[in-house]
Amino acid sequence: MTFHVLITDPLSEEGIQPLREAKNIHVVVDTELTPEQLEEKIVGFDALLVRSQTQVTRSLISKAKNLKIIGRAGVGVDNIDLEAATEHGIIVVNAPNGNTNSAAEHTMAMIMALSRNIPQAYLALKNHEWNRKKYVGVELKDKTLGVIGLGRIGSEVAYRAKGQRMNVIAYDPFLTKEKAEKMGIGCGTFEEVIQQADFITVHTPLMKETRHLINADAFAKMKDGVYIVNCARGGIIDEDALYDAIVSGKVAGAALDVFEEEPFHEHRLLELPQVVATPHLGASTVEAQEIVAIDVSRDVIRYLNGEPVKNPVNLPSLPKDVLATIEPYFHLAEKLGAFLIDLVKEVAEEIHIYYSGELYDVEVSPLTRNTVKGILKRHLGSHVNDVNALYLAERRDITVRESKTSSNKGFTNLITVEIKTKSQTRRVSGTLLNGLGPRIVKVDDYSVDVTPKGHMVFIQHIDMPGVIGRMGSILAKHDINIATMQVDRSDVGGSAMMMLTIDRHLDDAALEELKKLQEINDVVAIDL
Ligand SMILES: NC(=O)c1ccc[n+]([C@@H]2O[C@H](COP(=O)([O-])OP(=O)(O)OC[C@H]3O[C@@H](n4cnc5c(N)ncnc54)[C@H](O)[C@@H]3O)[C@@H](O)[C@H]2O)c1
Ligand SMILES: O=C(O)CC[C@@H](O)C(=O)O
Repeated sequence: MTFHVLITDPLSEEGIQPLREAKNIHVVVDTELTPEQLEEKIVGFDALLVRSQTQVTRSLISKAKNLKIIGRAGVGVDNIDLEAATEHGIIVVNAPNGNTNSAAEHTMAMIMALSRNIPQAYLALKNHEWNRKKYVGVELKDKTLGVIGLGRIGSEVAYRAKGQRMNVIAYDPFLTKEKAEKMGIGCGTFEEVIQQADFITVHTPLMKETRHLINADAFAKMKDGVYIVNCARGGIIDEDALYDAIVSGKVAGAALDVFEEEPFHEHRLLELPQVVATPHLGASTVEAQEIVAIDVSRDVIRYLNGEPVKNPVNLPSLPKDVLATIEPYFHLAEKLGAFLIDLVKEVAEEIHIYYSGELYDVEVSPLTRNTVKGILKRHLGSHVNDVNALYLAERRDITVRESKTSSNKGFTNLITVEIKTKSQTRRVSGTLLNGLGPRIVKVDDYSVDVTPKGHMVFIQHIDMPGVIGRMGSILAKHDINIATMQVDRSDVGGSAMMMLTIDRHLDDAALEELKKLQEINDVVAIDL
């Protein structure tokens, strides 16, 4: 099968080599599409790769019938409608580490350009104006830099600013005193940081909570003559409020790499001589562009080939060692879900998954998603995947619970899935046998040992002589060959079960005939 990948923003040619070299991937690069043209074109593609320019809207996603993955060559995913992607079962991956250095270096370059009026003085010189008096700057040494958002880039900026002998103080909801001390910087509340800083640089994502974080109120609390830097996202700073604060003299200058609307040809902030600006160049280095394109290309290849990705945005990412522990259980988890929903033959109202043994101590949410996927696929079809399984369950008011239990019933690992429907509660347990693969080991209270694969029949009957023979004759009459068979019972003459694996699907005629046997209480055909 060949997967089709569309690239709509300029990506490093070296960076997309892994995609070009992949045998089952066909790459199309088209960076000139209008939104309307993209909505038409997207239908035939399995993957879409973008930087920050392409707007991946809900409308585009709804047209992307074959789309499985959106790759963002960079950090910010504010140009992608994540909610719509998740609802449609499309995974979004980004490249969070590749451009950290470049963005931090660009921020420092902007701070220095701002403090020494370099762009303005250069422009004057180009216009034959030699004016030393007009472009007197300020030193950075001993000034206080306020960093709002001390993540990857904010931290790198803080370290570099210390190299300029600045005092650094930061605000980040996750910043502890201990971490700040370790980094040799101060920390404070948002208000404390903006009140004390001579330069303020923002490095948060753009989200509901950070939109216009730096607004008229915030400017009012700042020192007179403060300098403002934004190399994160337009919209974190309220541009109208910034304009007013510069005109009033409250703000001495601003360095901006990002804007509320991009791209643009004219901007009133750029008419102010105190503003220096670049057109979203923070990540635009040869090195960063190559790394982010490689990272995202590799994740696209992994995903299209059914392997776990490294940098999912709408799924939690897991450390390598955890992934290595749980990956072998993905298949078992999905099959247990599928087996059990076939068994209950009703819509699930509650799903409870118990993990024990070696799964007791690890993050198991991907297994939970796989189990729920196995269950929901039976009712909702193949568009259910690990990205949207939990979302779809929630939308249908299906409660999904996950428990760790130390009772492993003698197995080195055990997953038990329990489903409650309107009329019943049923359970199935499975394990991964060293070297032998997945096994179902318990159905309700009965012990079994069966590979969760192919066609099966689960029969509940009364324990009495002759049932097995009569059942066998009916299957033989319908030309259905039994591959394996197991029986278990609660007590002699009590309730019992048979678990068969057969060579083809148990058709309705055979099923109905089996049900007519007096000793048989229930027959279920299961196809995994
Ligand atoms: N200009 C560019 O070309 C360019 C390049 C790369 C990244 N970026 C942007 O830079 C920003 C930072 O990227 P990163 O890789 O450092 O991200 P990150 O996720 O590592 O760091 C973001 C930090 O912001 C903090 N934060 C969230 N809400 C906050 C709030 N209300 N107040 C204070 N802190 C808050 C988070 O706790 C986190 O530590 C993003 O907006 C990203 O899109 C821009
Ligand atoms: O694509 C770009 O160059 C911008 C990248 C940057 O804004 C990011 O968030 O990673």
